[in-house]
Amino acid sequence: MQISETRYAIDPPTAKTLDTEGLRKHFHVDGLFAAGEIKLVYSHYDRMIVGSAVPDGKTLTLDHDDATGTVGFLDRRELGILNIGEDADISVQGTSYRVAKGEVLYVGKGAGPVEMSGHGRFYLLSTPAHHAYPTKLITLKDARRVEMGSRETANERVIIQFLHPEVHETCQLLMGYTQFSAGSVWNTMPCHVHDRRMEAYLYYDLDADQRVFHFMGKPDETRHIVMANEEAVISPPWSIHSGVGTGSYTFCWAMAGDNVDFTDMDMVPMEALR
Ligand SMILES: O=C[C@H](O)[C@@H](O)CC(=O)C(=O)O
Ligand SMILES: [Zn+2]
Repeated sequence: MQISETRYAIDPPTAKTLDTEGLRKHFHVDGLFAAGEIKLVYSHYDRMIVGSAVPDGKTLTLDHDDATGTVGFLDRRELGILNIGEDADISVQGTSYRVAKGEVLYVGKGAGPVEMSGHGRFYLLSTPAHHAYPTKLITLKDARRVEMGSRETANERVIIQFLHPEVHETCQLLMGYTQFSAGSVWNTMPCHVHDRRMEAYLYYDLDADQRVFHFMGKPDETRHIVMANEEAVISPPWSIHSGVGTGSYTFCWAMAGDNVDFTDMDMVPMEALR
């Protein structure tokens, strides 16, 4: 068993009654990246599974979990793996891929067991899939880059898109990560919602003594969750998802839902925020 937890979906009226601990129980994910283990959290928001695998010099195999009710984990799912650690190997269907830090391996539906080894720190994202797209290593030069923000508003950053229809087709998983220019600390502000898709963020490359204040909630009912390095947060479709760091960081974003149109967002005017 690798599923350490199941998280059910809740509605905005319930969410707004939660205190800090309640918010964290529903949306904040810690305890990932344990050495020598695969850790998975099954979210009922679009049934996205968020997890990690840290082989710690050995080999870890993702093959079956009772939570999916299928023989093989990928029988009816697709998987995106981002390596945030050292260059390491992943083997799928007899092919071995050398995955460098900052690269993404897409593994298609029905690909069978996934063997991860070496000193990688693998962030795992999996969503239901009903078509088999090819397994592919996506490098930085394959990815799309979208520059956003400015120095003056402390949000100068580049959104690097790996699982995106123009880079590699998937059933519903969209993913990539965002890096900042020195001194910029605000992500996804001005903020947005997209009721058609949920989202999950992993904050990483953050110094151990620094934090990111992650904002969530309906635009007129915001809350915050304090995030440490290598912690993830689930963003319901109706919620904003934006953060500000006390130090520099990178974050991986991933979405699933009704469409794969990255730009299908409803921007929130600043004056609407409460
Ligand atoms: O729907 C898209 C996602 O929220 C992120 O890609 C936003 C992001 O990376 C950013 O603005 O820095
Ligand atoms: Zn978003």
